[in-house]
Amino acid sequence: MKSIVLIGFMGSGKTTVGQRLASELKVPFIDCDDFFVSKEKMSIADFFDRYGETAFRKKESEHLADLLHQNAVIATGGGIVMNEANRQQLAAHPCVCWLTGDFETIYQRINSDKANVRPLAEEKTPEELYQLYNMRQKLYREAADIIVDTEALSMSEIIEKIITARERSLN
Ligand SMILES: Nc1ncnc2c1ncn2[C@@H]1O[C@H](COP(=O)(O)OP(=O)(O)OP(=O)(O)O)[C@@H](O)[C@H]1O
Ligand SMILES: O=C(O)C1=C[C@@H](O)[C@@H](O)[C@H](O)C1
Ligand SMILES: [Mg+2]
Repeated sequence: MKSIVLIGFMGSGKTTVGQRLASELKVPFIDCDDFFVSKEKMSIADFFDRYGETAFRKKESEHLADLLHQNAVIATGGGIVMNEANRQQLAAHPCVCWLTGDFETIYQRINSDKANVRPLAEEKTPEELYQLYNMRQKLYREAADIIVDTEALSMSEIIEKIITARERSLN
């Protein structure tokens, strides 16, 4: 399994970092959220509205099983660690990288990134979102082979850190 799997809270930079990393490594970039939309022919917000979060997690898990075997950089959805089957898939994968940062930074990014609708963020107060962030920290940490705190790093430094940590883990 050669893929690099990025995990982390909404707005932690999985899509942005993933695109740069894939282009640096000259491998395809796959965003699980985009894959979901193209496969289910529906936006994530509409899917949540129509079928709910549990149904979303089930589909997300099926997609993950298909995608993990690709030689690619894979950006997962922010809630991938919420499902036990997903956690098992990630535990069996050798290169799971958690992108993390302070809640304040992440919250600001989510708020200013109007291009992406994040249904779970939309429906929550800042306090509720902070609770979700806190609750998930442990799950991301447990799933991660590599942890990158992006808080004080430039995009190039983030990419370099991931590549170095991956090379170290492969040797
Ligand atoms: N390291 C960074 N420094 C500055 N801005 C960043 C950084 N990482 C991401 N951003 C910005 O934050 C916003 C959210 O990033 P991105 O969409 O990559 O997050 P994500 O982890 O993929 O979120 P989601 O789980 O909701 O898909 C974007 O506008 C992006 O440009
Ligand atoms: O944090 C979450 O639970 C989510 C994050 C997004 O990437 C999407 O996968 C979806 O909006 C759910
Ligand atoms: Mg994303």
